[in-house]
Amino acid sequence: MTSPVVGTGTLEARDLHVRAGSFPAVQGVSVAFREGEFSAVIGPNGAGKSTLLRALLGLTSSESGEVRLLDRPLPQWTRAERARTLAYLAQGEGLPEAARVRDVVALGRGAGEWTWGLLPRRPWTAEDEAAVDRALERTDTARFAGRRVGELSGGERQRVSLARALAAQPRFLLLDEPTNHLDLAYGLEIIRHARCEAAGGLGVVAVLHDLNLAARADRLVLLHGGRVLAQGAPTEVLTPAHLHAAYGLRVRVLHDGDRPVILPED
Ligand SMILES: Nc1ncnc2c1ncn2[C@@H]1O[C@H](COP(=O)(O)OP(=O)(O)OP(=O)(O)O)[C@@H](O)[C@H]1O
Repeated sequence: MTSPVVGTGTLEARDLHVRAGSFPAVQGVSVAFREGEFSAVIGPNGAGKSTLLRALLGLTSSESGEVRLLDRPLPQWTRAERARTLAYLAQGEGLPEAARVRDVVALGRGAGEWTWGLLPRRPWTAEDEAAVDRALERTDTARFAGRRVGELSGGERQRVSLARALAAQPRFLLLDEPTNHLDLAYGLEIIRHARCEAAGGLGVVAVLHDLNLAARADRLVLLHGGRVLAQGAPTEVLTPAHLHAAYGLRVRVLHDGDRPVILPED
């Protein structure tokens, strides 16, 4: 059996400055996210995480610096190319309650009767059908593909959103707080799916607030005040000194194997 070809492309920000309204939300950020890696962007409220994500997607324009996707400046990509290469799961994404799960996942293909995101309208093909099947299987949503979204739990809905994003067969998947409002089990499940997709070659970048979930990523970027305070492996980033500088909190860092476990001190 041949192993899958895992790309080594990057989604990069180089000395990126982005304003959110008039506020300098991202200030001189340089980071490179790789295919085949699960990266988490962490940092306190207002650190610039969502603004960075939106700039990486080309949804917000930058003041200076650049975003490069697979070694080409993002503005040189057409909207359709971008939509095929970068998938986005926005914070608190709403799904149509009355729609059936399979139809929602099919929206990710931007084909058939529906148009979605920036993809042009085109006829539905056998390839679209196969991509939807695969996305349903990978997210463990195939067993309720015929049910209506309104009948699902929050965790199940989040997996349907993930399936919708994966159905586009992107090279990078950007997730903004995908575990928000999920209980411990569902939160872990989303992280497990993200890790699994990264192992299969996808570049996964997730904004996360839960540092103990973020510790399961391959790489972390810690933002504070719009700047990178630290980046690297979880053990390098999740240190008491970095977390005190970012959150103003004293924490103890324990180790579960080589994974850091964060315990805030009272
Ligand atoms: N439209 C806007 N106008 C003015 N300021 C904004 C706007 N959008 C964001 N900001 C500010 O920019 C900063 C960064 O916001 P951003 O949403 O990127 O942070 P974040 O790290 O994702 O925060 P959170 O964890 O709370 O979601 C914040 O101080 C925010 O108040």
